[in-house]
Amino acid sequence: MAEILPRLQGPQDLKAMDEAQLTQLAAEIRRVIIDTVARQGGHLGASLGVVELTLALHRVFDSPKDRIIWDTGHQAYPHKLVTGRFHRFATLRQTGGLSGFLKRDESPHDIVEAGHAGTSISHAVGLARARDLRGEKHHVVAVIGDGALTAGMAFEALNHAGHLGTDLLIVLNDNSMSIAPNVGGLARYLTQIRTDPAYERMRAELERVLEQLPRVGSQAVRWLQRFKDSLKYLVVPGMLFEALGFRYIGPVDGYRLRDLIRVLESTRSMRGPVLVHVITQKGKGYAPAEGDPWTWHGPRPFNPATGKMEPARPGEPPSYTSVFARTLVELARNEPRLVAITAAMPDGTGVATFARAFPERAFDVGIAEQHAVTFAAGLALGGLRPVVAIYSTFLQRAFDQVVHDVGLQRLPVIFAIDRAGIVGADGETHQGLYDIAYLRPLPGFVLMAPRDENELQHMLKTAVAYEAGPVAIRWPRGSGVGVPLEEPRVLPIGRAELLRSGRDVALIAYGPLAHAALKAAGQLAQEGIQAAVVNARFAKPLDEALLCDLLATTRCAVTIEEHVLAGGFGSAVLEMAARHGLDARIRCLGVPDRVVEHGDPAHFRTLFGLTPEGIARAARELVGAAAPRRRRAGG
Ligand SMILES: Cc1ncc(C[n+]2csc(CCOP(=O)(O)OP(=O)(O)O)c2C)c(N)n1
Ligand SMILES: CC(=O)[C@@H](O)[C@H](O)COP(=O)(O)O
Ligand SMILES: [Mg+2]
Repeated sequence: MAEILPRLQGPQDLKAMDEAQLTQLAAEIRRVIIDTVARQGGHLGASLGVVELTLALHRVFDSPKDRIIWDTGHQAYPHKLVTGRFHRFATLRQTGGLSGFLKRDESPHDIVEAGHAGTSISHAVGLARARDLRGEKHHVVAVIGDGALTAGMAFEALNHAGHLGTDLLIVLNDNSMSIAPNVGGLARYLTQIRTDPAYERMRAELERVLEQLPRVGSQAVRWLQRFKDSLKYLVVPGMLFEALGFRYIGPVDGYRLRDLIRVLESTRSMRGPVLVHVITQKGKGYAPAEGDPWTWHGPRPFNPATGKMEPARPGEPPSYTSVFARTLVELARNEPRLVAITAAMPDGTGVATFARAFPERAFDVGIAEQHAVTFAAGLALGGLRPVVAIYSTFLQRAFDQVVHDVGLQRLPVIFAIDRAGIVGADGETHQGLYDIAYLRPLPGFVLMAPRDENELQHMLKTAVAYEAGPVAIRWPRGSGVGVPLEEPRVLPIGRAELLRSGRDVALIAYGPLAHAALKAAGQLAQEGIQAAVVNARFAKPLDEALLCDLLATTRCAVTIEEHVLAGGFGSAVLEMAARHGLDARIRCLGVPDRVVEHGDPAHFRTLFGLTPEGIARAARELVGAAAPRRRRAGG
């Protein structure tokens, strides 16, 4: 039964606690996190790994006066619990409840908002420099994971911090994991530091010697301390962080609270950029998560006693991701040029499935979306057919690479854009709501969205067959519609599909909302309104012939998309109608100009009218408004 946590007023209470109390509090925090995520899902492993680190940071520093920044923020459940949100924690990631990431309007202790990895050091350098220029005196601390450190911008920030020399503490939370095991030379390097026996033996020996020496800051002690610090040059030459201008301290055991507190205390008086390398374990304190940190990064609800996750609902259609992965494997059997790239999301994108079939043709580049896209450009220039499998939201990180390295070179790169649309519990930083708007302006791009998992197969085959330039296909998070899967076939580029005829109004859908449009048409038919339903298939190029003909007949249309209205599919139809001088009333349904926070996607689809009822309502209003004009025109 939690005894300390419910009474914790805030992080200041930690300063009066002794080690036994902190240890008990750590146990209470783990229990609450495990029980909450077991009930409603969430990010388990990362948060369990940093319980002690969180307590030590909030014990040593004075948040929010001292700025503690959490990279990505998926590991901040302990931070939320010790900063006054215990009593709201059961609402985590629920509609209207606590966010699963940091939110400045949730707490003054949430200094920076994130959700995308790799931004913490840049924020910290900015906060530190602002402090300096404003003559303020407080600490700035960024906690970044070993996975997030593979994000290019993290190195841009390290480089700049070393240049500025500003007082700054970076805590490297090294658990050897990204979502999957961390990749690359950096991961190997960190492993070397962590496990090098010679370095470890010498360091431990010197620690013992230093412990024996008198506490006075004699010259000998200072010399020995310097010698200990310089050891790493001998054993791990060219300590990367030291070379970048950081004072490197570590590796430190992330679960020996006393050491953690002592080391962090020692950094308070240090000048310039300091990096403390803390060794943690993803899933610490919960055996199933310790044993399989990959799976337990973001588990479905589970039974905490047995560690059994809830099975997928019986009869649930296959996910779009699984259909994408299976189709890609099948296409690759006959197309040896096909290769797949992921930026640290092998399972989320399905590239892990492809990698099991073609290990040599699958690439996990780490959290490095910019490199992923230009790496794909290089693969294409080298004669291969790269497929960049990436979440819509994470592709935003590589916008210039898409424009500059793929688009302008008209390279046949396929962007397999998953999590396009409203994603749900991850909220505003993860919504896939902007990809049509940021890709549609690019010359030479083909943009597609399947109405269901069966058409996704056809679109993937179409993309592989198309070599005249880049192609992007977008599909939503989660299960398909539940339609039979046919043999994949090539679709004619730029051709839409008329699903239902009707002369009163056109319902023009882009993506799986075509099925909601069909249901709306059924509702309207019962009121005597004949609605045509179009599965647009392409946002670029539009099927202008079909759409112009239809609009000339119905003279009113509703466009439907799970994307922001600004610059989305509806905008494309409006631009087309204006360009052709069509006399048609067009109502666009989509996401309005607002942030879409975390919560049940169905709640937001209802809010935005992206349901059969919402579509029918919009059509009814249009037809009603058009009726007098029709009568006047004798239509
Ligand atoms: C730009 C970006 N790409 C991908 C992701 C997906 N993602 C979320 S957490 C994570 C792993 C982060 O690893 P690390 O920083 O080591 O944190 P850990 O989970 O190990 O605590 C990834 C790839 C993301 N949030 N942001
Ligand atoms: C924290 C993070 O960015 C990832 O863990 C993300 O939450 C995964 O999203 P999915 O659950 O949609 O794969
Ligand atoms: Mg990690």
